[in-house]
Amino acid sequence: MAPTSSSLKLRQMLANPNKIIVCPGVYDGYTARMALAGGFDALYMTGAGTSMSRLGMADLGLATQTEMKEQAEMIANLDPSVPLIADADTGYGSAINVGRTVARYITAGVAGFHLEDQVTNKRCGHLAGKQLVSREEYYSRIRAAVNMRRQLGSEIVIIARTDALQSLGFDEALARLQGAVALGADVAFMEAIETREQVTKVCDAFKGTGIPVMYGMVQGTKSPRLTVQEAKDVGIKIIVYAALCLIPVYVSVSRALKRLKDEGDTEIYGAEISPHAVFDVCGMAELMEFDRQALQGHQV
Ligand SMILES: C[C@](O)(C(=O)O)[C@H](CC(=O)O)C(=O)O
Repeated sequence: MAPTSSSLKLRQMLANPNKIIVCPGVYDGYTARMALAGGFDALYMTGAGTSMSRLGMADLGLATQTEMKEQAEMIANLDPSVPLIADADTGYGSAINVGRTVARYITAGVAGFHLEDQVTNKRCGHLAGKQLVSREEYYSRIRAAVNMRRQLGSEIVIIARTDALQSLGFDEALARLQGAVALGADVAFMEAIETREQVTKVCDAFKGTGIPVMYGMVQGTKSPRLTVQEAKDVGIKIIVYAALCLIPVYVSVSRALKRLKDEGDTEIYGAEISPHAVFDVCGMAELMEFDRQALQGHQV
């Protein structure tokens, strides 16, 4: 029997009324491997993290479609049984570009992605001064995504994201999401929510419609800090902790660098922390076993 595609798996999780899908934000093979080892049943590829890890550049719309797709493909295929939701930003151009982005994400093995209404030269959703495209242009992006999914017979989950809250207010942001789901988007994601009351209002607005709500929790922003249980209680179906790996990497690596610079010495970890341990997280045992079998003439 063919393995269930990751997008179907994500859809099954979405259909489970008792489940909240908890996604740590990962941005490279290393953080993805750590999240997989941690037992998460879905992952999120953060565009901000991808931009910083691949380009060394802040989240200001610099990562290209190809860079994003390549990173998503690598992460999605480390363990294809764990669905990956990947950031698709603005879709990287006009409707035909969005269509191509979706086609490439589908063949990359991405289970779901979000598409937003910022201008192509976008910025992180939690920064001030975001500029938006018109409702109609946003809807053309959503339509392009839905059409390409249909054309390719894919089940990929389309998450409509709006960044309209900051400059156009709650009602316009909600209307944009409602319009996007009417066009065929599967999930509603209001970006950069500022109060718990807004969280409740979005969830209430989609209650009973069959449209799940996604929430983006980024530590250190205005967005209310929700635990998984709090998110579940209010009716959120997918919670993404986009900066979950980014922040601790910054903190601990900076500390180790400072120690070397200031004291000429290294950080001390337990004896069990060695290159061997981190190679293990990255599949060393399976790779060596595969190698051994081939070298010993063992055919599977
Ligand atoms: C969700 C997000 O798009 C991402 O790239 O992870 C970012 C998160 C961040 O900047 O930390 C966002 O725009 O909210």
